[in-house]
Amino acid sequence: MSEPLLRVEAVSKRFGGLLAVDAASLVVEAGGITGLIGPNGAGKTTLFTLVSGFEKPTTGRILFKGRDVGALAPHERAALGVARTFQIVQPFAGLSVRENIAVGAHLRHPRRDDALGKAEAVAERVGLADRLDAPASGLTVVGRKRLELARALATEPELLLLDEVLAGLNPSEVRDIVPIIRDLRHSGVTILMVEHVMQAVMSLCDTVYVLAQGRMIAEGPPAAVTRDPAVIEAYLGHGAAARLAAREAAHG
Ligand SMILES: Nc1ncnc2c1ncn2[C@@H]1O[C@H](COP(=O)(O)OP(=O)(O)OP(=O)(O)O)[C@@H](O)[C@H]1O
Repeated sequence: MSEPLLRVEAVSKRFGGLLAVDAASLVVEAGGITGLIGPNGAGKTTLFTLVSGFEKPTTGRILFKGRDVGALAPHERAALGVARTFQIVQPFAGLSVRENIAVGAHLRHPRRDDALGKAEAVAERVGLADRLDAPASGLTVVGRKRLELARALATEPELLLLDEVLAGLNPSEVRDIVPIIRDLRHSGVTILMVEHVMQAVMSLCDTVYVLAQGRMIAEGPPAAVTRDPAVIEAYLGHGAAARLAAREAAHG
């Protein structure tokens, strides 16, 4: 078998007395959409932070295209093709949408004009083409999510880490963004996404990993994972899987 695009091997991250990620492993195959779900505080964002290089693992290895990238800084990983979005979107408020996206594009287009040109092409892909000259500070919540996607995409990643891009959106906005994510995958970008919107996870992801209290407790196709008693218990509490099964049996 060929090497997966990303391999996280028994990675742990300790913050003082708290083991936020506890010997977690996952693989992301090139060309797919892999989901990372789990209850609040499970360690999902921390794992993203480790893969993108903003924090270093306490133990374990992170391999991108077979290369150990654990010691590399975020900009070095970005140059190799790893980009992430942030859960809390913070655009450069004084800059236009075009200039914000160009900040990402500068990684591969050092000339300002080239970066601005690249920004236009990326804006088109995320539905911001008509907002290019607007100040980023004036964008709505969904507009900021599009911008966050665009800034990451402008670095021309092979692996895109999406941290809750659908959080805070209403159902119609979710329906607008989901096809953009699907298109990105079809254009060849491999995606690892942290997401709480389960309908989107079910429709987008080939494989889902479940993190609970820092540990990887399940992996597999989304439909199987959401039926897994260990996953139900992690979300709903001890005994929940048995209660649900009893209720289903009672209602035939
Ligand atoms: N820099 C840090 N310093 C100390 N503790 C941290 C730090 N970052 C995260 N934590 C803690 O690590 C644990 C995991 O947090 P993390 O944000 O990774 O969870 P999450 O699964 O992304 O949660 P959510 O779904 O709520 O975003 C939490 O208890 C959090 O308080």
